[in-house]
Amino acid sequence: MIEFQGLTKSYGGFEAVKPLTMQVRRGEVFGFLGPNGAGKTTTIRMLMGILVPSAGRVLVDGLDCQLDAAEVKRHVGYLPDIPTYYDYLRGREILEFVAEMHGYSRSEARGRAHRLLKELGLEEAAEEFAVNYSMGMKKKLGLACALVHDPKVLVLDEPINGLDPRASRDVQERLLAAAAQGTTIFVSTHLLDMAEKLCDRVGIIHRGALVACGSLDELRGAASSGSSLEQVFLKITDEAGEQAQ
Ligand SMILES: Nc1ncnc2c1ncn2[C@@H]1O[C@H](COP(=O)(O)OP(=O)(O)OP(=O)(O)O)[C@@H](O)[C@H]1O
Repeated sequence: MIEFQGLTKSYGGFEAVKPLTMQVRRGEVFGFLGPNGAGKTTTIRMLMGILVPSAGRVLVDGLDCQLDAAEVKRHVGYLPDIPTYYDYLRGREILEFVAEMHGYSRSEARGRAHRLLKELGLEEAAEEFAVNYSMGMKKKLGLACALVHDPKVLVLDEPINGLDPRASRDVQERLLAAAAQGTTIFVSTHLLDMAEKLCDRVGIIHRGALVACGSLDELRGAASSGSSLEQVFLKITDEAGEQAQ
């Protein structure tokens, strides 16, 4: 379970994330939605122990993401918004390296890397240098790195942004497979059709504040809006914008 407890990030007088309190339940796929600049990446970086909160905290299965950052990383797989690699390593080498860092033997790491490269359609690119990968291939390799230690929790920042339809489908299918095995998934996106396809519940963040949280049906009811998540999203973010002015 992921518990946000008044998690806040300020830059000078600007609150990029206003006190955020919510829970992501074990085994659910939770979509963290919001327009550009809403605070999604800032929240995820605090969750991954990369950014220090200005106030509050976030816990993964009771572990504090700042104080127990190393232990949290044992249980969590993370895909950053812009994956970066040692450019002059091959895709396979990067994945094997990450697996070894998680404590697998060289032969286990090789087996895991091989399986994931195949599952994500990167087999043919396995021996290419990551520097030559397209953005979509870098994202898929990043997802493979996030999955390589069979984490209980996946934290994904815009996993299908910039992917072509086939790559996007491959990634979503892999995420559904992880969800079916009971993995908790916290995924940020502004691609609403993906949220509609994958998520059990969503939270909408706008100008740093959580403005809605619930299942898609609950949000549709609360917004007394039409049937698509897009209509709900536009209505809620419009209303929140008007109230803030
Ligand atoms: N280091 C920083 N200093 C000042 N402001 C920052 C800093 N990092 C982020 N911000 C601001 O915080 C806000 C939230 O940014 P964040 O990257 O979390 O948004 P986001 O929801 O992930 O957006 P996008 O969907 O465009 O990636 C933005 O207004 C951004 O300009």
